[in-house]
Amino acid sequence: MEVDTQHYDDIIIGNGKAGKTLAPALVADGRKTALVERSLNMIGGGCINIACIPTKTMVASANVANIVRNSAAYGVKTNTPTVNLAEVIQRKRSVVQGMREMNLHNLETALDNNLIVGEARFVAPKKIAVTTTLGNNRLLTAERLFINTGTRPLIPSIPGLTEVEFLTSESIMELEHLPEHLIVLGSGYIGLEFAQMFRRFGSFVTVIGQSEQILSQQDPDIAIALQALLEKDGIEFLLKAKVLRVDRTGNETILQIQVGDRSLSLQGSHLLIAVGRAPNTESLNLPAAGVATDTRGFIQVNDRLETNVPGIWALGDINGGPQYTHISLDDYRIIKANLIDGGDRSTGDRLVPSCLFIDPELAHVGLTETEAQQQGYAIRVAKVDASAVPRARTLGQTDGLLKAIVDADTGRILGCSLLCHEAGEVISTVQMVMQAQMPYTILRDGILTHPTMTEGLNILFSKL
Ligand SMILES: Cc1cc2nc3c(=O)[nH]c(=O)nc-3n(C[C@H](O)[C@H](O)[C@H](O)COP(=O)(O)OP(=O)(O)OC[C@H]3O[C@@H](n4cnc5c(N)ncnc54)[C@H](O)[C@@H]3O)c2cc1C
Ligand SMILES: NC(=O)c1ccc[n+]([C@@H]2O[C@H](COP(=O)([O-])OP(=O)(O)OC[C@H]3O[C@@H](n4cnc5c(N)ncnc54)[C@H](O)[C@@H]3O)[C@@H](O)[C@H]2O)c1
Repeated sequence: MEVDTQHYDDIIIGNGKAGKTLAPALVADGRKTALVERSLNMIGGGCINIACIPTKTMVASANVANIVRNSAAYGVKTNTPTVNLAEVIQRKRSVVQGMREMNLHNLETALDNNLIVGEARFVAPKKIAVTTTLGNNRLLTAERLFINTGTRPLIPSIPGLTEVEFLTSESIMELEHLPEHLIVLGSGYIGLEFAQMFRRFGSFVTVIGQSEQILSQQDPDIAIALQALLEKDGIEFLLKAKVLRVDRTGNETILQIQVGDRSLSLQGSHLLIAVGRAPNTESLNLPAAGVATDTRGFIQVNDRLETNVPGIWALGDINGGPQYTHISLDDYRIIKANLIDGGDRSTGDRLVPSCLFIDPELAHVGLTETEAQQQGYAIRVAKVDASAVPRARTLGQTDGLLKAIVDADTGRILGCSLLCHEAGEVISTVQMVMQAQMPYTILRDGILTHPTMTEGLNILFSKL
């Protein structure tokens, strides 16, 4: 059957943070814009539906369980907490649903019936076919296209894995019964957040990592401090480990593992796979558009987020950059600056902050000590235990380490890692000083409220 082709000025594929923010901005700029999102359950994108927001909602429940469990240390007597995972999941669903409805309202208001729910695939460089969730086939063309299709869990090829049931970051947030023993494959962001969350819910947890240390991009001293506090929570680690085979017998998943020259077998009730993300490019049929990808399948872009095809941009995780919602948002800002505001922005001037939402948090901005050395800087390093911060003592949150790397020649801060209570908030203060290109002495000598965690920056920078 002949399908009519509709023409737009701009089409956005995928409503990640970048896409859903860009759509109203393009409309406001007078462009006839369509946004194509493949699932009604993903309105608002991965962050609010299956990633940041649901995980942090569940982390909040886990931390409540932990506070109640340890309340006696604060002079408050309670009974041992009972975690009802079904109710934790229900709370998460309700937070997600509220945010999804708000996003749907915002997009429908901005786009009217040009919010199209269906999977998009290229049929030519500036032409896409969409099979809508209502079963209609549509052909759309546009002068400019913006790809913001995100990622999905990467499933490693381990013998036996596809024959057993395993969990991903998505399915683990739908469990209604607590795993007795959760095995987590992967000691990065996703693995560690779920490991501590489920340990605090009451599961026995083992984390398997292939590298020598957890969070391989961090300095070893930070990774060691982080591992020590997670071990204090009762989490077990197997590092430098290679999973050779996975089997399922009865209610147990059995992993054959090589650790150094030792072979061992590990049994658990559930297995979570958290070894990175794969790009959502296959369904897009990129060869029809001639858009180039790298060896991992991520779309190649220059520092202005332009693909090799003029008039096609890639934003968010799909372009192979740092995988954070705030980076996807900044990708939107770059497009807005360059295409709407007549500016000239690139990814070159970025400082990338991040926060691992375990308790206490691990926040980072700029270079690690290892990276600063590799880049040839003459550096000075400040370090202090979290217990040196008065606020940490009042809260009974004394585990952790604060570390800063400063350029010895200019006094500018090159990077900072904070493993302490509220680190995700405190790091923004460091980031602002870095962005303003001020010397570290601003944080050493500035008057900061006592007793706050931010005051810890006075203490940290006075170590230099
Ligand atoms: C468990 C987890 C926790 C995380 N926690 C954090 C955190 O705390 N902080 C943080 O900053 N980052 C976090 N991240 C990373 C963060 O979620 C991503 O970096 C962020 O969502 C960026 O998404 P995006 O803009 O690339 O697109 P996404 O949000 O992934 O959206 C892509 C959209 O495209 C749609 N789509 C895909 N293919 C097609 C197609 N062919 N046609 C139409 N639509 C399509 C998808 O359905 C989806 O809605 C977390 C990630 C995970 C997995
Ligand atoms: N708080 C946050 O901001 C947050 C939270 C979750 C996810 N994220 C984002 O999502 C991304 C993906 O998270 P992730 O944890 O899946 O990836 P990751 O890259 O953070 O960690 C994956 C880990 O798995 C290990 N690994 C890979 N293959 C393995 C194997 N076969 N066996 C054992 N270990 C293996 C890697 O060495 C690595 O340490 C993160 O990099 C981050 O950008 C952010």
